[in-house]
Amino acid sequence: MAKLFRAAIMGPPGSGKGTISKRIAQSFGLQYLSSGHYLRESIAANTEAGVLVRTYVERSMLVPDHVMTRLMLPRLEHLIGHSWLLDGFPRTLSQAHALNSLCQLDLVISLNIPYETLRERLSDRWIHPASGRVYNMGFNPPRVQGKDDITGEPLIQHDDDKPEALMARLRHYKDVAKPVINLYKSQGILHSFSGTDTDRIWPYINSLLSTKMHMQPSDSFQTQTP
Ligand SMILES: Nc1nc2c(ncn2[C@@H]2O[C@H](COP(=O)(O)OP(=O)(O)O)[C@@H](O)[C@H]2O)c(=O)[nH]1
Ligand SMILES: Nc1ncnc2c1ncn2[C@@H]1O[C@H](COP(=O)(O)OP(=O)(O)O)[C@@H](O)[C@H]1O
Repeated sequence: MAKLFRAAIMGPPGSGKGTISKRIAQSFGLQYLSSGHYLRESIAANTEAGVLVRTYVERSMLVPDHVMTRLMLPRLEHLIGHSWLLDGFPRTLSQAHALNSLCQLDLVISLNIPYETLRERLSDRWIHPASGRVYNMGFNPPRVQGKDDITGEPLIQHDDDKPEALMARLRHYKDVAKPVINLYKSQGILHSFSGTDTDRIWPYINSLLSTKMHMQPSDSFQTQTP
């Protein structure tokens, strides 16, 4: 039986975390957990937490760490015995420490995508809010314009993907992500990928995961670099 495998994917908004995560989950059978998806779910449910979360997400601000850990960690505790991939969490050093107290990640993927590419992609990103399915009018358009492929329901654009919110999000992302990236680098589990096309980056990620997921724990210990 393959060993348990716990991974996270990091990158600025629009870097392709969701797109690549979907491919990883399909190819390697990992459970996929997206912080953005759970946040939007709690907003839609209009719970007390959801009302609070909405005030941050609508202003493109990071949701406070204690709210995030309360949202994400119980879901991970339920997945003991499963391999999983986290998208969008941890995003701050405090979240990374909270995650570390629950389990040790095996691998972190970091996506480095030029700003201009992010801007172009996000201005073309449309979402089916109920399922979280993501479309891009150039890269993966819906079959019928403006409608979700499966349900036929209307697609929407996030307020925080609109140009005025985007610049602030990207700047903030960099500041907050840096110490998290340094932490995982120091643990020897960070793998960075740069480029403008998901389809070009994907084969490298695919091959990295194929190698790592089939290693025995003793192999992975020996190959970690400082
Ligand atoms: N043009 C183009 N669009 C892409 C590419 N990869 C992803 N996208 C689209 O860019 C947008 C952002 O990708 P997404 O996976 O949601 O990024 P995330 O914010 O990091 O999760 C979506 O509309 C994707 O369909 C690519 O290589 N080229
Ligand atoms: N780990 C997190 N910590 C704090 N806020 C978060 C986190 N993950 C998501 N968010 C909030 O949810 C919003 C949408 O996140 P997400 O769907 O991951 O999109 P993106 O990667 O495109 O920013 C973010 O702008 C932020 O407000």
